[in-house]
Amino acid sequence: MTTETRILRAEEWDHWYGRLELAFGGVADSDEERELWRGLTVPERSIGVWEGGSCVATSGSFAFRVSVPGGALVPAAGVTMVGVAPTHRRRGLLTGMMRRQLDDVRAWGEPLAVLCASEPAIYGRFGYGVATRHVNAEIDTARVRLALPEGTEEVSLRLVEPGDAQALAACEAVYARLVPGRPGMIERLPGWDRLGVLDPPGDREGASPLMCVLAERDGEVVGYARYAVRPGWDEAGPAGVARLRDLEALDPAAYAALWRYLLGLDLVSGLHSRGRPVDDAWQHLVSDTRRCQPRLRDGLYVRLVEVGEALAARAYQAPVDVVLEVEDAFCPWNAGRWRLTGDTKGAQCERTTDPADLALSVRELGSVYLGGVPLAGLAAAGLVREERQGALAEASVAFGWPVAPWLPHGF
Ligand SMILES: CC(=O)SCCNC(=O)CCNC(=O)[C@H](O)C(C)(C)COP(=O)(O)OP(=O)(O)OC[C@H]1O[C@@H](n2cnc3c(N)ncnc32)[C@H](O)[C@@H]1OP(=O)(O)O
Repeated sequence: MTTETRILRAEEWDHWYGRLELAFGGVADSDEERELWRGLTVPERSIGVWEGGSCVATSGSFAFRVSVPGGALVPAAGVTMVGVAPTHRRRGLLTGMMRRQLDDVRAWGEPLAVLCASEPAIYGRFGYGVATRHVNAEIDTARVRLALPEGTEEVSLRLVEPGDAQALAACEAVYARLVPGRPGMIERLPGWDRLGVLDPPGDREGASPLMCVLAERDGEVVGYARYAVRPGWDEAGPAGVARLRDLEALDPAAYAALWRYLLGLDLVSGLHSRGRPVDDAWQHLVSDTRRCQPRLRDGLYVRLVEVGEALAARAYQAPVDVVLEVEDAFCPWNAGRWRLTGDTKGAQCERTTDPADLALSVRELGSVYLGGVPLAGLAAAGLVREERQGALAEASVAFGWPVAPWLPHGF
């Protein structure tokens, strides 16, 4: 039977999304979740592969702007909702959708594509590299103490309803102020604030509804944490677990006040946090990191759709003048030599015929793009070749960044 790949029509959304759910194992989302994603889906950026009136593959993207080193917000297609029907796997449908999507993203003038992968093995072949990692932790709150920076006592805490419009707006204002300083953070588009407070009862696994605590100083909201508590008891007594959804703060005292609150919750002996930045400050405040069991996971995958434009859009933490020989089989318009010059203030990246200093694939460029993966580490793995002695060390320093890149939420 022949297939047709085309843009989604809004009225097809229920069928299309149902097919995505099927690709993920067939469990239907809650009504609340469904309505959220229905509202966030951009039909003209979403595609389906259709066969005999039925959708057999789905894919879409959001028109994000992602924070990059130096603070610029760069247009990036946030690739999402990728699924192929179990009956149609491994015959090239994903590859066809990736082809169409990257051509579209290029035509829309977005120099980056980004995604969260369901499995790390899928997207490297299309030029996506792991650019951010995050830390999951299980903190033994009965044993771990927190050092408190000056000013912590001046911060007051207030519990609010997470979905309350005023509280939500205050949290969003804190988030917005942090975006330019942290590569990888995504500027919030209208409607995305609801993702942070999505709380379908069926997903709580015995935990309380989501709670929100605001940190305030002189009447101004300077931070927030959203969390839920799953009560529990064992032979030794209370063994509840607090699950941290997200936490943002504008200064060290507000940050510490929120962590102290979470670590001090009564009847709770564990704080489970997921998806925190690799340089999250709690790691320097706790008395015993071993009892926090930190584990690393891959976060945001980055694909440079237009190499020259993307590299020129970020800043570099040291002066750099380097010729990159880029290999890109899937988007051949990027292949060839590029001269990158730049520093902390900005950069230029142009085509050149000069000899190469470093040779690498576009996937490795995606990995180093947000400053969190050292070029030197990729070279040690044989993934970057140094053609001019000294170029690797210079470029590796320049591509780094003092703040670890971080993706605060999935999409
Ligand atoms: C951004 C997101 O939305 S992430 C969500 C991704 N979706 C899911 O995980 C849902 C469940 N999985 C699926 O729907 C499908 O298996 C998909 C989308 C992952 C792959 O779709 P397919 O149409 O089977 O992929 P396609 O046939 O184009 O495969 C291309 C290549 O990728 C490989 N590949 C595909 N899926 C996987 C995987 N999960 N792990 C490893 N390799 C994979 C194939 O073997 C093939 O390799 P080859 O070129 O060397 O032969």
